Amino acid sequence: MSKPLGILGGTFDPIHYGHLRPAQEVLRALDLAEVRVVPAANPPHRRAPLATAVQRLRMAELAVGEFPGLRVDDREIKRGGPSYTVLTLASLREELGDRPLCLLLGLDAFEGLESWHQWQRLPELAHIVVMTRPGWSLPAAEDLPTWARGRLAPAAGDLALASAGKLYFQTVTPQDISATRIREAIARSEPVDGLLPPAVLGYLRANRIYLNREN
Ligand SMILES: Nc1ncnc2c1ncn2[C@@H]1O[C@H](COP(=O)(O)OP(=O)(O)OP(=O)(O)O)[C@@H](O)[C@H]1O
Ligand SMILES: O=C(O)c1ccc[n+]([C@@H]2O[C@H](COP(=O)([O-])O)[C@@H](O)[C@H]2O)c1
Repeated sequence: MSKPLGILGGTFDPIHYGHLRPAQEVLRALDLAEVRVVPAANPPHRRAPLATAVQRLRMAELAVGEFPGLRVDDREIKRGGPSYTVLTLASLREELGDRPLCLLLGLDAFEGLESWHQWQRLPELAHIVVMTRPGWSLPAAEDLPTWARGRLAPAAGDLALASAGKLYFQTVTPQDISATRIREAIARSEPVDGLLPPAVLGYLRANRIYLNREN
């Protein structure tokens, strides 16, 4: 079987090192072929982003320049409509055949997974790889819902052996960064250096994004 493909979806309003560094660590730890960074057109379950889809896509493209192995995939923006992950995984699955596919999520996103559109189909289409995030604790196996406990993979190598269906928790170097914090800091003219790639920061400044806005 070929190496698994990773996918990291997000609003990316804006993309930051809390997305990029954990994704790169997972890429290496799980020996993925690459990680597709997929900006959402219209993210479900939250209010509309402040930056436009085109701006968030451009920022993602600028950001991955610093991260070999990460590549931007614009399928959700091209598709339009609500960016349901199940649709994105189904379209990737159609392209990939039985190649392993890993959906990367932070612990916060994993906690809300059972509210996602057709969430039961997600583990049928991909493995689910949960990345640690400061502020959220790793659940003990006995605290996981039954569907999740039954899918737990004890080792990263297990993910390369099947196309989908496993759940894996990957500890990553903590990045205490959120897009909310960046938007708020920019609106208050506070520094955000070191939280996101300089090319993204340059784009935000050039286009005056998040200035004097309700975050
Ligand atoms: N610092 C982080 N560490 C680990 N995972 C993260 C981190 N920030 C975001 N993620 C994960 O990246 C994905 C996309 O996140 P998102 O674009 O919503 O960023 P965010 O910083 O959480 O944004 P916001 O503050 O606007 O809610 C989600 O799966 C989320 O859990
Ligand atoms: O499919 C869904 O119903 C669904 C519900 C909530 C979030 N998601 C996806 O999860 C990813 C992270 O979401 P967010 O809101 O944390 O940026 C992003 O790709 C969203 O499209 C998907």
